[in-house]
Amino acid sequence: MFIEGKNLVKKYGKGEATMFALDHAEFGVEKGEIAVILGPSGSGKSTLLNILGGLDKVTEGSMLVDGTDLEKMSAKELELYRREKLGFVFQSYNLTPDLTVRENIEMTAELVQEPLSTDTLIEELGLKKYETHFPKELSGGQQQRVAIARAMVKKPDILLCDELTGALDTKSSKDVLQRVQKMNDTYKTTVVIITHNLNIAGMADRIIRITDGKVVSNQKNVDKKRVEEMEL
Ligand SMILES: Nc1ncnc2c1ncn2[C@@H]1O[C@H](COP(=O)(O)OP(=O)(O)OP(=O)(O)O)[C@@H](O)[C@H]1O
Repeated sequence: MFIEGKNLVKKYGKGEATMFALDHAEFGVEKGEIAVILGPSGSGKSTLLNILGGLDKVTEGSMLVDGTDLEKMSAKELELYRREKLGFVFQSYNLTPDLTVRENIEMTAELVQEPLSTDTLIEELGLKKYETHFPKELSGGQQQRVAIARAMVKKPDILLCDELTGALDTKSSKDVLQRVQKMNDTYKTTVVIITHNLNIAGMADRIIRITDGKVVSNQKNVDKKRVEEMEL
């Protein structure tokens, strides 16, 4: 497995007040897959994402990416991992407000040795018309497309998406998910989408369900659909 969570435990508090945000969770994702991690509010999705994203440490267990245990990395190594291997897309876009669409993407391209072409991504994400616009001049769906371009320009091994359509209407959600699917088709990037929206699981190669900090199932999706065919 390219991504492998082994016996992941994340505890808060002590003694009787101990609560397990992750309770011996196990999961795996193969290279090039679109994995959708599904779970209700409070089930541990963000905790899992933060650990895979190198932003948080587990209490016990190991989080392996391409055979390397993130738990054994120094702060410096984790910073490099985040910069070079990961692209993040959040519900709230998090674009830099005083930079144009093009500048938002180019600024991130400068962080890595061999970025993808900004021009190509602007084209692929349907942003040509808006490249000199500022984030506040764009709709939510357009901003999210910029966020995808900005994450992808680093040519990441993993694209991590946290409720990426949480703030969007159905039409924009579909468009944004189609773009993610296209990135996966074109660049073979492993995609991990965290969501409580059951319908998004349709586009997954693998569906991972999490409840009360436990991974209750991790299965290949035998009924995988193109986003075009999905109801959202
Ligand atoms: N810093 C913290 N201190 C104490 N408890 C925490 C902390 N962070 C998370 N938790 C608890 O861990 C559990 C899992 O939280 P987490 O945010 O990972 O869930 P989630 O599935 O992402 O939820 P949501 O969809 O609402 O964001 C929750 O019960 C939460 O209250």
